[in-house]
Amino acid sequence: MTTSDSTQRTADPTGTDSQSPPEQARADETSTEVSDARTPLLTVDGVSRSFGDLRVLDDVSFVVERSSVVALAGPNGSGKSTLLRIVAGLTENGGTVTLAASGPRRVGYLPQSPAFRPGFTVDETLSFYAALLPGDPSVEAALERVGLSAARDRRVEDLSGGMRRLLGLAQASLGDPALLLLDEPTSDLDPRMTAHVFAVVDELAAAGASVVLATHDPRGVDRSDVAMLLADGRIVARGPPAEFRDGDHDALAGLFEAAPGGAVTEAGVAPMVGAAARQAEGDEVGGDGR
Ligand SMILES: Nc1ncnc2c1ncn2[C@@H]1O[C@H](COP(=O)(O)OP(=O)(O)OP(=O)(O)O)[C@@H](O)[C@H]1O
Repeated sequence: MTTSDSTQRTADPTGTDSQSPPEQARADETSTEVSDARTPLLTVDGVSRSFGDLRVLDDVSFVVERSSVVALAGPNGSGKSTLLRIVAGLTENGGTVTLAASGPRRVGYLPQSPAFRPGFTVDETLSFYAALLPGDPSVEAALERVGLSAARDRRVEDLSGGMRRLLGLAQASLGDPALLLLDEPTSDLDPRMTAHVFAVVDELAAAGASVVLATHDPRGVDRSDVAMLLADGRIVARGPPAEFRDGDHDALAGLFEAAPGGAVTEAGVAPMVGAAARQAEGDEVGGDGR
């Protein structure tokens, strides 16, 4: 039977990017359980978000098909992280986000700067989180998947930046979620590890997951099924990467070129002073922010 429902996202009381188990657990909880192989896995409809007088997302709509990899590119400050946090249910928006997924875990989220509880080892971190998830997901498999098995007894505060990112990826993929939201998963990683992470992304998609990948890495865009460019608060270009390769342009450069004139040469910043700054602060603790 086809069912459909929409989840209006609620305010993020923390305003942080930490990947504490409760925050990640909230990402799991926010999805609406709908399952039909013919419907897109994810439908984002009319999503808007402002911080004070800065309109970061303006009526953004797109779908993500099942078992597909979507690369989300865009200039610094264009709102990629904000959009992923909205889809994960971690911050409010003025539209609807519908996830047509069933199964024990529906959303896994890797923040741009994953943070973990100090004092825990890698193994303890994942085991603690696995215990919160249904279905007893394998910590061993998650460690092996990202290549962190040898570091399992190291404390999280002793990990390198790249290793922390891999641990975040292991945590996000624990329990094989239907949708993975990965915010720049390869920044801080050496070329070999970058290739490994993209191979993990391919593996997850081949196993049936969909992955939305915010990235500045041309290789991430190249291997996606669909590339999207976010600029000026909107999706300004979208299509298979091959559509954007042209002459010397790789798909990422071509995607930026495809944006309407001048839209992508500025970082997404706007002066926020006085009342606007205070309003932005208020948004994070419960203002409507739409
Ligand atoms: N909590 C907040 N309060 C005020 N402004 C914010 C907040 N979070 C994000 N912004 C602003 O929203 C805009 C979009 O930020 P976001 O982090 O989503 O961009 P991004 O595309 O992920 O950038 P980058 O590629 O540099 O990581 C930026 O101008 C940023 O300063």
